[in-house]
Amino acid sequence: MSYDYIVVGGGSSGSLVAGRLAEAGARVLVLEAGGSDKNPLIQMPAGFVKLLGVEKYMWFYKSTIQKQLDGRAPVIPQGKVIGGGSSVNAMFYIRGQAGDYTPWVEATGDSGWSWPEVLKRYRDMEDNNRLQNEAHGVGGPWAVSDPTHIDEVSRRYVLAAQEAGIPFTPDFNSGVQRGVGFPQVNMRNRRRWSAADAFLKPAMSTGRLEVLTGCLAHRVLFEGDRAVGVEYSRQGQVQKAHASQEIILCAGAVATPKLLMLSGIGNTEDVKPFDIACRVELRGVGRNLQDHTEVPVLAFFKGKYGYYGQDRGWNQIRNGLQYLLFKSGPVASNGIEACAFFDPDDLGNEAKIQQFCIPSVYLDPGTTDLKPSWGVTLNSCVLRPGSRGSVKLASGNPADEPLVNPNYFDDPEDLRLSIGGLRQARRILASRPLRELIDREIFPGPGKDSDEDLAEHARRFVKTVYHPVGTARMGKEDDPDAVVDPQLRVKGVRGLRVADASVMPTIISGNTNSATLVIADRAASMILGR
Ligand SMILES: Cc1cc2nc3c(=O)[nH]c(=O)nc-3n(C[C@H](O)[C@H](O)[C@H](O)COP(=O)(O)OP(=O)(O)OC[C@H]3O[C@@H](n4cnc5c(N)ncnc54)[C@H](O)[C@@H]3O)c2cc1C
Repeated sequence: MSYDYIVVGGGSSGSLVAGRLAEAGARVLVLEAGGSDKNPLIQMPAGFVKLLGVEKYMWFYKSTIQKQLDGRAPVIPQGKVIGGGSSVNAMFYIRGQAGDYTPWVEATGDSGWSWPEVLKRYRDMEDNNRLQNEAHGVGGPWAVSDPTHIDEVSRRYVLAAQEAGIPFTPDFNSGVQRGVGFPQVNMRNRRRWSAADAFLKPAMSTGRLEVLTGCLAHRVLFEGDRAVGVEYSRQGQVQKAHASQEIILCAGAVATPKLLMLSGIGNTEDVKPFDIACRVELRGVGRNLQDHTEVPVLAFFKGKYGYYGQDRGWNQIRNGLQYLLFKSGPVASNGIEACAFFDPDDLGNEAKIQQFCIPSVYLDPGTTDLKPSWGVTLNSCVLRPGSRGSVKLASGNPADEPLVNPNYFDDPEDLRLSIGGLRQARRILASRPLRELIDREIFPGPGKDSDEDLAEHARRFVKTVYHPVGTARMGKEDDPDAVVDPQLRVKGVRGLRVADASVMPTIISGNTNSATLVIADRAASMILGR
């Protein structure tokens, strides 16, 4: 088949762009490095937790040594499968705050990124199972539902947070986030609803969409200044595919800048050491990396509350059967059913922290030798981090991972806010509904109360919330740091666009999947001239 468009990356954004273009009559090739999403653990809401350590489904981008973290080098896992992040994520449906989109308008001069405009897209895209009003819609492809199983610990967290001064909210997505509650999730009929389910699979019936898995894109091919194809490898063979209209990069905020640099688009000084001729000097490529970080407070329970041990032995059999027969029970949960948005300096303000309540003791593998038991983890995530990092090439070999430097806590305000989040987490744990269950705090630990103690704890445990963005950011034509123009076209060449999380000038306040889909949706409209 000959193609009008090649979409590189069949993840969240790639699924949407490819699906919409094919539905509109174009012939589209998707090149995805990962494999199929047929594993039942992807469909079952709780299943993704088991996949987070599995190389077949995840990229494990190791960061460079982080000087602010006393030399730690945390890993930033990302999805490597059809559906990308949306096939392995926690399914939180969050849009951010209305004000998050103002810097996007300022960066591009395009009012299409203003809150009222993106709100229309969110609403049109949505199929909400509870809300239908000026902010929410029904009948769209993107399924949104209330959590289908709520654990006793999550319920108590929501009560405890209210006792600690955070009001209940039934909806985090109206543009105002402040509050505690049970966020909606991307599920339909009590199973994951990924971007592939919503946008890619329905378009397969057009016969105009070809999805090739196991294809690692190496670089974009050019004729003169026009992008005409993609070189990729599949089963050890290097191959080429061509498209008559455009190449659209949707490989995510780590791989997209890598592909641009391997294609000779970026800083001369970044590509020259690897014998890559710089075709277009664009100093913003790989810069402006932003990621959400979280810092935990962990406590053990007196009794058997939460999810510890629910995935083993007899519990596993019972929970699995309950899900298979009735689509209920712990397997119907994404494992994080409650969260709070607040400003630790003033609970009356709009949020600067998103706090996740995990009804178990959860730390990245290898962080401690703590013996797991029944307990709770409250993770505080800084919503608008000031730290900026980078993605650079490690070599000219497309199979090598790039050097990812998220620069966590480079901005001291990120550390200060994290400490504020820790203190609020402790207030919530000390409120009656949770206090009744708690045996003892494990980390930061009793007596660790000073700012310096908490800073040390934060540097030791801070981890990614899996939300890298910003490494090929959009901006005005004359902005020397912008990689793509307001139409998301890569500057200095023709026929090449970026339509994934890389183009965000600034990260939104909360989980990034749905904002990425809004970007992809606008990109598809731009490509189709609508
Ligand atoms: C574990 C986890 C939990 C998360 N939880 C949430 C959540 O609860 N809610 C939320 O809103 N967001 C969440 N996110 C973030 C969200 O999923 C991402 O923001 C979103 O998926 C980004 O979309 P994208 O299209 O930019 O990239 P991706 O969805 O990552 O897609 C990129 C695709 O490109 C492929 N690719 C990469 N390199 C190449 C190459 N060279 N050749 C071919 N293909 C390539 C990848 O395999 C991948 O499939 C989470 C992410 C992770 C990883």
